[in-house]
Amino acid sequence: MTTTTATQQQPGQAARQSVLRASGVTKRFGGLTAVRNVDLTVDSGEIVGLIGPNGAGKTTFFNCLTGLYVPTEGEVAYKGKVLPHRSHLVTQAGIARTFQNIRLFANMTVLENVLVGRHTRTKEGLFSALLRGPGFKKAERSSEERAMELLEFTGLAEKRDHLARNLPYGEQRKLEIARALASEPGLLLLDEPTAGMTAGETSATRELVLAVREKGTAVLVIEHDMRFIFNLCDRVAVLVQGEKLVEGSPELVQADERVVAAYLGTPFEGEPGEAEAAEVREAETRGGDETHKGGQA
Ligand SMILES: Nc1ncnc2c1ncn2[C@@H]1O[C@H](COP(=O)(O)OP(=O)(O)OP(=O)(O)O)[C@@H](O)[C@H]1O
Repeated sequence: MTTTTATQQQPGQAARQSVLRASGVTKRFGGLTAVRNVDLTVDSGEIVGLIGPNGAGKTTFFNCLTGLYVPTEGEVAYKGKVLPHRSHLVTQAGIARTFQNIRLFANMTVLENVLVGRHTRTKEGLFSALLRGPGFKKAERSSEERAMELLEFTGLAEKRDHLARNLPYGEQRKLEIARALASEPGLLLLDEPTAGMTAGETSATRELVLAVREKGTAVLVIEHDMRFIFNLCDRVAVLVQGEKLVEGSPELVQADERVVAAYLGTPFEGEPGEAEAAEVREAETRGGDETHKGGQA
């Protein structure tokens, strides 16, 4: 299948194309259904957020999108083509990702990490890249310029020769993004990119993600930091117990009581009864009177 879907066109904007279309994705682990019948789309130029309480199925869903897991049911298409269940083929097709836990090559330099990220766009394979054979060295020369552009883009150019393990945490996260971008993706998936970051680092990550979008890469991001998500995303989907509960603009999602309940838990079994409400009102009146009396004494 090679169709692409054009969606709403804003005046003065290029027509949006469907980048990602996940349809009816279900993933079961034995008796546990971690993701149930989830549909999700991302269009070109969009930043979409995926949120949900711990254990909601967000990472499992990401793993189904990137070929790490084979969905029990459903399919995932990138730019209209159904993706195979092999992560390197998914990367080759145009989807790159970062992980919840940093997965850099700690003893390689910053530049080398980005060059390894380019292996899907060169004839050389990952092992050749890691072993730094002659083929890799040739590909490396032609890739180095692009890798340096990405280091400039992420603000890491001056650290090109530093070992990845010696970078501060926030810069390691940036390097992961630079490495993911090295495969020239049309869609970047970020799994908790601000976990463990300071407020300053989180704000720099927001700027970086907006710049990624400006460069023409759509973004799907999982994050627990609500402020980050609501300030960044065009659209937010909420997963709860493996199912998509709500999807819409940040304003719509924030205002949805079901989302609040999913995060905070429901305070009462059903609505509070009139007896409980009367008790609260009486206690408030009593408290008010006593404060008033106290003030006169
Ligand atoms: N490989 C696996 N085998 C069995 N169960 C799994 C596996 N991976 C995830 N699960 C279960 O699937 C459910 C969803 O987990 P998942 O990690 O996808 O949630 P999450 O929303 O990403 O959570 P968090 O926000 O805590 O990272 C959980 O109940 C988890 O224990």
